[in-house]
Amino acid sequence: MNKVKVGVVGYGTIGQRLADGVVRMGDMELVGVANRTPNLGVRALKEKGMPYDLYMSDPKYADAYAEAGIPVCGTMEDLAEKCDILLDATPAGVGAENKKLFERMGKPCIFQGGEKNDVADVFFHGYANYEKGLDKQFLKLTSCNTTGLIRAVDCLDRNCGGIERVAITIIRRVADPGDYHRGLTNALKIDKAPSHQAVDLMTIMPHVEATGILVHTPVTHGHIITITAQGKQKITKEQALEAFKTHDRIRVVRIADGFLGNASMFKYARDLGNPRGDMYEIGLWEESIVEYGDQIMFAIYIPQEAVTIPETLDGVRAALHMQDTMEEATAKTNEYLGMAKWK
Ligand SMILES: NC(=O)C1=CN([C@@H]2O[C@H](COP(=O)(O)OP(=O)(O)OC[C@H]3O[C@@H](n4cnc5c(N)ncnc54)[C@H](OP(=O)(O)O)[C@@H]3O)[C@@H](O)[C@H]2O)C=CC1
Ligand SMILES: O=C(OP(=O)(O)O)[C@H](O)COP(=O)(O)O
Repeated sequence: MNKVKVGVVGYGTIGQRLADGVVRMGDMELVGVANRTPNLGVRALKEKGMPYDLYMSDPKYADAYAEAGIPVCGTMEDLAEKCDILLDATPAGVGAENKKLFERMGKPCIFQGGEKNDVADVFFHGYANYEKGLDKQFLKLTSCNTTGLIRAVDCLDRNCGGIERVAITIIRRVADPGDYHRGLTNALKIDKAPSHQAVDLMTIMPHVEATGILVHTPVTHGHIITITAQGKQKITKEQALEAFKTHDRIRVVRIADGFLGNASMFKYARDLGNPRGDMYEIGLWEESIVEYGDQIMFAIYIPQEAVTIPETLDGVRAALHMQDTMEEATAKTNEYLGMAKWK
């Protein structure tokens, strides 16, 4: 079997995890990663013995790489030349610049949530609109919160008779571990409604009306979203729980078992021995599911550093038409990432 050749551009929080994810795909090959400067992630890569080939996006830093003794295989263009598809995980706005090169070279690319929607042909989610991504050159993945949010809402939409309306509240981590650029805020900060995640959900699932409020919190390990959903018909707690439990990318946990909040989720992922304490699944608290009149309400945990990796890999499958359907594509990704509950 010819493996799909994948390159990752931007070796930060998301890029490192995308690279690791690609390596786990039996039908993909990681050609290499491109980064701007020899930052700490790149230095760690060197200390790990360069398991991936490294390329630089800006030759201005060639001396800095040489000084740090970090071997570089060429430019970002050299990397793109060798790849069937690129995964751009650069800071917001940089992807739109990189797109010009990929356009010139005729290479497909998947961008992450920080880019504007118009960077791509399709604003993509592996479950909710996989088929729309088929054969498209440029996909943009949903942001971390939106990825997890849509996983849960799509799960109810498909398995519980359809969803008409959702209202969401997001308690959002303010920065990643190791980030300093957002300051150490001992405060909560509220964004104006509706939050972009609710608007994004409506863009990808136009049959669902959504709105929501977002509050920034000074924690680094995960977001929590509460979701109130109105089905076309009443969804019971039992129906919702059954649907969530059978979803490969939703980990249903119980407060009674010790999953008290975001910190328990992070610690559990570390106890599992998951690299970097990552979790690909969203967490969903069983005891948070509650019926409210005709509506159903529940809370999910978004491990922001890893949650978009599976849906991005679905994006590779869609853009290169590796599988015809969402079911086949997500099953492959889940199997390779060890997320398939049927296994
Ligand atoms: N962090 C998160 O939790 C999530 C982030 N996202 C999205 O993913 C994208 C990436 O975010 P994140 O990983 O956090 O960002 P980071 O800042 O952690 O990493 C960005 C990386 O891109 C590199 N870079 C900068 N400019 C270029 C360039 N021109 N060419 C190649 N590499 C470059 C940076 O290197 P250098 O240090 O040398 O500049 C850095 O290694 C954004 O769109 C973000 O919105 C989506 C879901 C979750
Ligand atoms: O996609 C994310 O969040 P979002 O769904 O709140 O936009 C990631 O957590 C990135 O967030 P950041 O822009 O604070 O690094």
